[in-house]
Amino acid sequence: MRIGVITFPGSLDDRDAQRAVRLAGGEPVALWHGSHDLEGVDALILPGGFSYGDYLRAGAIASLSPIMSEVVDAANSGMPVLGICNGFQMLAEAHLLEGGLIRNDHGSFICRDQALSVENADTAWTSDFEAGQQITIPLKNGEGGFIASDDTLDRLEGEGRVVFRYVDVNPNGSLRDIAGISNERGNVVGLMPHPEHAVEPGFGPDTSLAMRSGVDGLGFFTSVVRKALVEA
Ligand SMILES: NC(=O)CC[C@H](N)C(=O)O
Repeated sequence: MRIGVITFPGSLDDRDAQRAVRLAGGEPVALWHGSHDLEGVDALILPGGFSYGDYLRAGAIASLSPIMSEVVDAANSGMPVLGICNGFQMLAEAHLLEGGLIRNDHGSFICRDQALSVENADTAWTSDFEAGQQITIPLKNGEGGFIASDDTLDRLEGEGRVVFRYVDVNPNGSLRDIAGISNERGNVVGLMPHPEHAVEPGFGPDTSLAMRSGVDGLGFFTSVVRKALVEA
């Protein structure tokens, strides 16, 4: 399976996302934000970082990049798309996901190993997890507070589209402890924490905290690769 990882000016975690794809058995394809060509990939990752220096709002300028018109078409046709942190912010700014991300309620950048519960294991990016499973992966952001209207929050919860919730600590004031959501079809998923930084033993979160030796993030990438194999 070929998974495109889009690099924007200011992306930081594109190489880590490519590495995670490779470790999961996929073939990473480096894509550039200024292109209109998705190069025939089967899935897309919008990585973390500080695109355009977080000017205006994090993800706002990147969401207007040339390649985003192809990303929107691909997402709407059912291609799996994962937005990680800055990528989640871009997907929200592009209206592929509902709600928005605002400055952390405490006003500071935060970096920590974060426990999450996987609330929905039926999405393209979570099918290798069990519903209710707890995982620990790194979190690092300044604008991670998830907001939406009460009606939208009720609908997201009612439709099972809250995919991840923060456990123990709500690190940024996200409403209803929401760490990640999906679109209606479940092919587009965005979350603030970083699965691509927890895919190799010894490099992920403290193993005394993580349930599976610091590799709790690998399941995101194996989920989408395995689904493609099953459907082939
Ligand atoms: N790690 C990231 O992708 C950070 C996203 C964004 N720059 C923020 O600080 O909120």
